[in-house]
Amino acid sequence: MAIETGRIPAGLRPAMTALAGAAAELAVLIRRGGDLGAAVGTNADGDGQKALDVIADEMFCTALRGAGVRWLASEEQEQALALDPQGSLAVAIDPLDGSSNIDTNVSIGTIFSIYPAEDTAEASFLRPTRQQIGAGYVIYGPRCAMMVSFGDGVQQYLLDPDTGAFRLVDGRLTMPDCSFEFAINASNYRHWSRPIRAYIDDCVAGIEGPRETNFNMRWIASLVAETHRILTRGGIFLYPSDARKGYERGRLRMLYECAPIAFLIEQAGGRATDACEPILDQAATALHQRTPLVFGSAEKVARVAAYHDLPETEVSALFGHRGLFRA
Ligand SMILES: O=P(O)(O)OC[C@H]1O[C@](O)(COP(=O)(O)O)[C@@H](O)[C@@H]1O
Ligand SMILES: [Mg+2]
Ligand SMILES: [Mg+2]
Repeated sequence: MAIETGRIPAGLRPAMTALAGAAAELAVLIRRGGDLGAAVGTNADGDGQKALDVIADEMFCTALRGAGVRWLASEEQEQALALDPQGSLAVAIDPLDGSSNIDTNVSIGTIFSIYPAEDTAEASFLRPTRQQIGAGYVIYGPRCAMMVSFGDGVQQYLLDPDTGAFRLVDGRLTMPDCSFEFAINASNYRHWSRPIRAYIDDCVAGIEGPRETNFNMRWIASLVAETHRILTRGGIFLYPSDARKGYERGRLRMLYECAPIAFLIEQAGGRATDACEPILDQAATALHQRTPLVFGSAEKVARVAAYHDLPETEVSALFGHRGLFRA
């Protein structure tokens, strides 16, 4: 058995065993190395594909056949695949997240989301994301871990290298809410909206700014790795929309990335929004739809939304004069 199944709802065990089995095989492949970061083309949405993106996609797709999955939507496929007409589940997957880190031996991952299957792929996936019945990710890092929720807290599994199976190590993980770390790709500063700039300006201003607190910054460029850090020690992540062409709705995909991460984060006691509204109150209108994403400790995520309600004079003010937000 590729994963300890005692805490997994019975109807999801075949699919979770298939996901865990493919992830364990992928972990071995990643450890072995080779030319996994070679460019091999572009996917349907115009993203560059690396060799490992394609290999991972094939591995999960093969593994999920015969695991009770009726529909499979992958970041790497233009349309959802019909797997098993009798299957009761619909799975959305980012088979390999953080592709830019393959060459550099930095943590990468797999993100997945599970819904009850409906008669069409559209009805199965284009629905309020709060209707997920399972969501999780695998992080291929110094340790290979799976974090998953079935709507009753977050479970953490570790891949045991001796048995090749995921072992439950924490049945109800909660996220610390006192951290002074933020994660954002700061090279896009000039493209951000005023409220996002104002929020980050006030973090960067540290003890001399209106928050009167020093903050630290991290950016790994692997959503799974940022999520894992935030689940482990708190903080906030932002991938906002910005003024670049193609980034009107940020970079990350609602179905394969934002919805499952939002589900996990809420289950761990945090909050996830598109900067203002909860991700889990929204539905994708297309399989590959993107959305801005802000998630982490509840109070920090609420603060980002509050910056969007400030009058223009306040968000434009130099941080020294922005009086509303003391830490
Ligand atoms: O290179 P950028 O713009 O900082 O974007 C980094 C983000 O893009 C991603 O790599 C997108 O995911 P993929 O690698 O699955 O395309 C996220 O993991 C990460 O948070
Ligand atoms: Mg991704
Ligand atoms: Mg990907």
